[in-house]
Amino acid sequence: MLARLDQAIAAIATAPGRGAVGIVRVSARDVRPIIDAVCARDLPPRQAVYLPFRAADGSAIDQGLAIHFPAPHSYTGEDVLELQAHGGLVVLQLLLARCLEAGASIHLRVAEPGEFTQRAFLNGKLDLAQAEAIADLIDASTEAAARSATRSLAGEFSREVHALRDALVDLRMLVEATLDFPEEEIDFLQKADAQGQLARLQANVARVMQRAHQGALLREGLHVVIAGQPNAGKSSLLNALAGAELAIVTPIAGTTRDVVRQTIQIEGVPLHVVDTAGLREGAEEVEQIGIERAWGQIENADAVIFLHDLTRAEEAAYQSADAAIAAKLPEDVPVVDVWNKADAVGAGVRFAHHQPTNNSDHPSRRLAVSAANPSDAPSAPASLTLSARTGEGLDALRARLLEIAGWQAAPEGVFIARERHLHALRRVDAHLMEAAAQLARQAQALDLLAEELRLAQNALSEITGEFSADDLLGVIFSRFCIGK
Ligand SMILES: Nc1nc2c(c(=O)[nH]1)N(C=O)[C@@H](CNc1ccc(C(=O)N[C@@H](CCC(=O)O)C(=O)O)cc1)CN2
Ligand SMILES: Nc1nc2c(ncn2[C@@H]2O[C@H](COP(=O)(O)OP(=O)(O)OP(=O)(O)O)[C@@H](O)[C@H]2O)c(=O)[nH]1
Ligand SMILES: [K+]
Repeated sequence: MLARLDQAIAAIATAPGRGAVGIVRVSARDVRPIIDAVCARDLPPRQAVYLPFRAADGSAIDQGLAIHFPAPHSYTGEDVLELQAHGGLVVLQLLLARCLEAGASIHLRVAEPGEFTQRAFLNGKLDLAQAEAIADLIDASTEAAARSATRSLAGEFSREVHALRDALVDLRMLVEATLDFPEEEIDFLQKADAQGQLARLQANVARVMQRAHQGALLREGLHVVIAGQPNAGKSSLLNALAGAELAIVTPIAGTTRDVVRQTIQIEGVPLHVVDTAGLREGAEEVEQIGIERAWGQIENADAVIFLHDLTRAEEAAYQSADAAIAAKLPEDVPVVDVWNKADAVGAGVRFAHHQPTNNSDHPSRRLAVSAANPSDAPSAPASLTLSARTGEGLDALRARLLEIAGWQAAPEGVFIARERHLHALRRVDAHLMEAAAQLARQAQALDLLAEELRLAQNALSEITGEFSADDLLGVIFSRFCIGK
């Protein structure tokens, strides 16, 4: 990958299709051959110049703005030429083809997805967490996610990681120095309060992990499945949460057969809500396929809303069917028991109902509350009562879902993060725990302590990419959109 850094690349940087303006971007060690051929004049550095873009025969492909960003002061850190044309697939493809032709002498080729940003990373314009934040900014599905991606892009997350690294380096220096004077070791470390330093570092890792967990939540969202017997009002609930008529609602049990999905947001947290076929025994063939799909969704959910019909709560057959479903719900997915159709019953009934399924306290699998805050596990209320028809009680359900997700808007503002970052932070945490255990022992094995600190630092550096495998970089950048 590093070897290809000297190749010249070009791409359409704007989204494919009709647009007011479209951009073709070239990054190379030297873009002069393309400026000469396409712009046919000199360009002042970093200034937009309005001119005709020339075809090989000298005719104008379009009139637009050309900007030359001389290396290293560009997005990629290389020599960059931007041609800002009228948006339109044909115009931009002609312009790109013209650049490739004019750049033949410098072996100009079409860029791979993420290749411009990859160069920015390799040239030190961005670290890996910032590069990822660019992709997350482009893909953000809510305003909160976009804002937090901007924070990471501006380096807020990276600065936190660097502060942790600096503290870790200080501690390592202390331990390494002590290794050289074995007879004084206990004294030396005690005087420097190595234990205190390590404890503060662990607390800071926990704090960063908590913030990163919030950021990962904004990026990934929560996968919520609405499940329950036919006619409980699952489609009605999806529609009520989404504020739109997405799923078909009828009084006929077994209406929904296929899975209906919708992404909604609660306080900026994306919730991918899935309405499923009603779960029952003895369904006909098509409905049965829907039911199997519903179970597939349930297995992979971050949370399940187990919906019950309050108007039927007293029926023995209804209760036993619910109990049969409850028995089949996976152990490791949190379940919220929700009684629907509150509007259709008297106030007396509303508060006199039923046992929740017994596994509402399981921590979410995919977005498990980080080790930072084990005590933050949701304190599950027994069950919720609402009306999908009137909207009453929906806010409590929203709040409960955020609680399951482990969402607490951080006071300092959330920065976007990925599961990859959380994974690295968990490893840092684990190595620091080992280090603390070593330090607390009477007969300290200082070399083991030093090794744990070194491993913790490596894990930390993976976040910002100072210590990352090439194939990891390849995977990260290949997921960018073309032209980025
Ligand atoms: N037209 C256009 N708009 C765009 C981009 C672009 O490439 N072209 N970007 C692309 O994604 C983003 C902006 N990113 C950029 C990042 C750095 C530099 C740049 O010239 N950096 C120089 C100078 C910095 C300075 O003057 O402070 C440098 O880093 O040395 C340009 C764009 C969003 N908008
Ligand atoms: N009174 C009242 N009726 C509701 C409420 N929610 C849903 N219903 C009615 O219950 C019936 C079934 O609603 P759906 O939303 O289609 O139920 P479902 O669980 O998706 O049904 P299936 O597709 O069979 O699994 C419809 O007649 C709805 O109008 C509610 O909050 N109050
Ligand atoms: K339905």
